[in-house]
Amino acid sequence: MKIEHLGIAVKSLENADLLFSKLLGAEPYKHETVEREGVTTSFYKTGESKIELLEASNAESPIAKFIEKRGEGIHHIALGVENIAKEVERLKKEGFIFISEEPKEGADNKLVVFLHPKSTNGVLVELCQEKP
Ligand SMILES: C[C@@H](C(=O)O)C(=O)SCCNC(=O)CCNC(=O)[C@H](O)C(C)(C)COP(=O)(O)OP(=O)(O)OC[C@H]1O[C@@H](n2cnc3c(N)ncnc32)[C@H](O)[C@@H]1OP(=O)(O)O
Ligand SMILES: [Co+2]
Repeated sequence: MKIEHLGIAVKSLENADLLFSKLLGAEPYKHETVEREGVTTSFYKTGESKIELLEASNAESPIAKFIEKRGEGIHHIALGVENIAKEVERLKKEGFIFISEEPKEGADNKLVVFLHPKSTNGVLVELCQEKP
């Protein structure tokens, strides 16, 4: 598995974009809102992986909750997989807890599921697969 992207929770995507563009010396390659997840995102290429900046798009967003509790910072790590359904089955057998087992549409043309941070050493893990 490779690290497909790192998700970073930010208060203002506009401000964070200015900062990360300077930091990485490159502009984001896309902005995308995923209303079902309550996020507006900005994606940067960083070698083989990506950085996904996440701003809350509504008050109930997981990002709004996260920032309120913990402040801005690394929110999740996304692992790229070939067959998400297979990986869900494999990891369930290994005892991992999924927030929801049904892959849903994420950003950047992906199907995604999340493992609960309680079952992964306090780290929110996303599995993602390129949409067929
Ligand atoms: C678009 C897409 C994509 O890439 O394609 C995305 O990434 S969307 C990214 C946004 N979507 C998501 O994050 C969806 C999956 N996330 C969720 O369903 C939720 O945020 C949960 C992770 C289940 C947390 O929700 P819940 O309502 O339980 O919140 P809560 O504040 O009561 O948190 C329960 C416990 O989990 C911890 N907790 C919450 N968020 C966490 C995170 N990101 N990393 C590590 N721990 C986290 C809290 O501190 C708390 O710990 P204590 O009990 O110790 O205080
Ligand atoms: Co993500």
